[in-house]
Amino acid sequence: SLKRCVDLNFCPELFPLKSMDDDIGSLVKSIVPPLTSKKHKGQDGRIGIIGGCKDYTGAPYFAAISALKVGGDLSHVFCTKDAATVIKSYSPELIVHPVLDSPNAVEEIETWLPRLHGLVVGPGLGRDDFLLRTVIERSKARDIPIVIDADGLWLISQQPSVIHGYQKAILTPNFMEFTRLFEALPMNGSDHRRSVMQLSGAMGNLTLVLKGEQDLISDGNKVYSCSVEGSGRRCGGQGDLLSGSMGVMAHWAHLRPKKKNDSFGACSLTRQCNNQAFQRHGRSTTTSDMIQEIGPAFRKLFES
Ligand SMILES: NC(=O)C1=CN([C@@H]2O[C@H](COP(=O)(O)OP(=O)(O)OC[C@H]3O[C@@H](n4cnc5c(N)ncnc54)[C@H](O)[C@@H]3O)[C@@H](O)[C@H]2O)[C@@H](O)CC1
Ligand SMILES: Nc1ncnc2c1ncn2[C@@H]1O[C@H](COP(=O)(O)OP(=O)(O)OP(=O)(O)O)[C@@H](O)[C@H]1O
Ligand SMILES: [Mg+2]
Repeated sequence: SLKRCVDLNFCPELFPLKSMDDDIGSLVKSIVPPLTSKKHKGQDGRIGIIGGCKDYTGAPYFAAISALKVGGDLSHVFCTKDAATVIKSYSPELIVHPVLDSPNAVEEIETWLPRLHGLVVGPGLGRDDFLLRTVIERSKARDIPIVIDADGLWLISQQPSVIHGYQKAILTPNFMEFTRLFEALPMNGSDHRRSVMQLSGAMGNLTLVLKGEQDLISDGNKVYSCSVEGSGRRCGGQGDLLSGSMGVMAHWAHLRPKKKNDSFGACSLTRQCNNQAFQRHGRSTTTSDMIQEIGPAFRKLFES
């Protein structure tokens, strides 16, 4: 169960293992907004995904549709012109803005920023550093939670100062992306747990999630691990499901001050989706199969 699998292994003297185990499920549950008839469209999350180019249309689609399936109300994708029609044709649920290769890209995105509750920067984005840096700076100025993944992390490894100390940032590197970040800062270490904590600390205590056999999550003071059982199937796109879900859950968490449990929610959910999809599809499991499991996995983890 979630309670058994999300644990704290690094500083047990600071946080007794058992009590933390017992807390996680209920902490995540406590940020999930209730479904009531009093709400208007948009309240449970308007999320922007910055990414999508000629080569990569799947990644932003996976992130954006996952944000909706987790419970966000509106998903906006900001991508290049030639990616836009492709992404729209995957799903009528997504609002797609073909702006990234326009000369006014930053202004076009900025028009939407006041209406967005969370941003996911990077899935399928490519590596335009000016655009990325400016969008991140403008989002920080508006205090919007930002999940930085994939190509967004490439920028951060070039210019860590862009995000340094921003408490509403969550970085979700895979192992290679983590290594690039770690090498960009003058540090050394071989123990993953310690490295994750060190890197988070060096970046001003923002939230860092190293994905892998166990997901390691740190705010620079402690390291938590999420090892909800997934499967041996490692198809591309699972990280995009995670970052899209994280975008919505970060918004939910920031509505409730002091509850920084957004990362656990998205990590456990992604792994649970992987587990359930694998039970149905085995070796042929793809990220689309995992997306179909978001509803049942969410219910099992956070609504039962
Ligand atoms: N369908 C799609 O459109 C997809 C597009 N993607 C996009 O593709 C672009 C490049 O992403 P990449 O993830 O390939 O990033 P990189 O180009 O930095 O490559 C990372 C490499 O590291 C390897 N790797 C990952 N974990 C490792 C580990 N634990 N040990 C050793 N090697 C490991 C991977 O096989 C990959 O080749 C991004 O824009 C990303 O969003 C991916 O999200 C996958 C799906
Ligand atoms: N060895 C593993 N065992 C179990 N789960 C794993 C393993 N490696 C990664 N995962 C899970 O898969 C999800 C995506 O992590 P991964 O490292 O594949 O990201 P990624 O490389 O960014 O993916 P993407 O292809 O979307 O870019 C995370 O939820 C992580 O917990
Ligand atoms: Mg990735």
